[in-house]
Amino acid sequence: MSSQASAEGQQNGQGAGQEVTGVPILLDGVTKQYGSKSAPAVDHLTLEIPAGSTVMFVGPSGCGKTTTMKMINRLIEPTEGSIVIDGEDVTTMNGDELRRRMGYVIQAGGLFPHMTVAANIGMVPKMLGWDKQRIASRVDELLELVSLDPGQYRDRYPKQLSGGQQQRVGVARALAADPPVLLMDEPFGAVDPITRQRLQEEMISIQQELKKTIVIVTHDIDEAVKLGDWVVVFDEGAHIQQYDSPERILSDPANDFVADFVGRGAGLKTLGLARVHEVPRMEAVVVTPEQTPAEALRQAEESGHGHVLVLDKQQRPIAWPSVEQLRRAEKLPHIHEENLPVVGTGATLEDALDTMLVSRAGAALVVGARGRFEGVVDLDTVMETLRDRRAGENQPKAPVGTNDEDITLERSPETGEITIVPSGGGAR
Ligand SMILES: Nc1ncnc2c1ncn2[C@@H]1O[C@H](COP(=O)(O)OP(=O)(O)OP(=O)(O)O)[C@@H](O)[C@H]1O
Repeated sequence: MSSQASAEGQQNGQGAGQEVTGVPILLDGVTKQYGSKSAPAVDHLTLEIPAGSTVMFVGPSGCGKTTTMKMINRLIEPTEGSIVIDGEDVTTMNGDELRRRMGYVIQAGGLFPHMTVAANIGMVPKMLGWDKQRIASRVDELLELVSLDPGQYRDRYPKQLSGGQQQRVGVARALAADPPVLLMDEPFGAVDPITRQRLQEEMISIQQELKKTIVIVTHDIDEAVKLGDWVVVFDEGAHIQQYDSPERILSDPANDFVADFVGRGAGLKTLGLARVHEVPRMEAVVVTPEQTPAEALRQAEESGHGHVLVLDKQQRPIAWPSVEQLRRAEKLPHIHEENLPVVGTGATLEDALDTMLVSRAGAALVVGARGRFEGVVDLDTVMETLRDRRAGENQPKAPVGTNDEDITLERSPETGEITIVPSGGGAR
């Protein structure tokens, strides 16, 4: 495991260029012992959670994920160690006050059944003494953020909502007072796989906009690598097995425990992390439907291409005939062909590969806004992009994470970077 601190987590391209509204969190040598005889549920954990990043806690049942998370908002009090939020030790601060500064989302939203959606969302702002008008407009703003029509949903009760809608309201409620930190415990655990996927996508786009510091507990490694800037894989006692980027967790597991936890198909999961816009695009031989097949053939031969791309006036692909097809054709197609191997720039490489494998050309046409053609990607360029990502040379260093008792942390006054100093002295 890398032992040095990094700046903000910026994996997954999440929120590049957005202002970070989250704050850094540091668990400094934190232990939780439930009974005097039992082994600690969390054993001397030191963990840096960079501002504005999404950090995923994964690990087997009972390894201490929830205990660790609940110590951050002090729903559970640590037996030892301290919790530092935005440079302030909150270990002895009033717990209720602390929790008002943090959003907290649990499975199925954890909504109060006897309160309307608006009352649920407005609860913390009301406690903070906001006036009615301000609360009402905040409720509507948040319902829109989580894709629920305020007019339709604000006066409903939780039982009048689907599981996914309840979950959305839970997220809206957690964000109500605009806290810099959001803690989520298995937030998408109680919904069907399709709703789960939709909520995950929504969470990614909300985070792109807000750049909070988010900690999510999950059982699901796929969810962890999809949503996380950083992933902590815990074993019993909240012992960190690896704290790293999703790419490195998948492509370079620190040990057999992590490799087993990631399971088979790690390479395929990496495909789901990268997006088509990251892959360099190649040009195509472009023709219009008004040209003759002979002209198109000549253009293809001159540039040594095996296919030509017929585009309409809006630059949208109509057809992608091969040279052999052109030789037999009497004229070029005017009607948009169905089943063209087209992918959007935001599609994952998994989708792109899927498209390419069924395409006659062994490549895919990339389209941007309004279906405009932007270039061609093929297997070689996709593989190259994957190799670059796996090499990970341009990726930031992982944040600090250790269960080693014999360390102290030093924060650089200039950069805020945290460095581990072993008891022997000297940064490592
Ligand atoms: N209130 C409690 N009293 C005693 N032991 C507890 C308590 N809460 C949790 N534990 C124990 O602490 C350990 C860690 O539990 P925790 O709930 O943090 O794990 P987890 O990783 O979140 O598990 P899961 O994925 O099953 O929710 C477990 O062995 C659990 O039995």
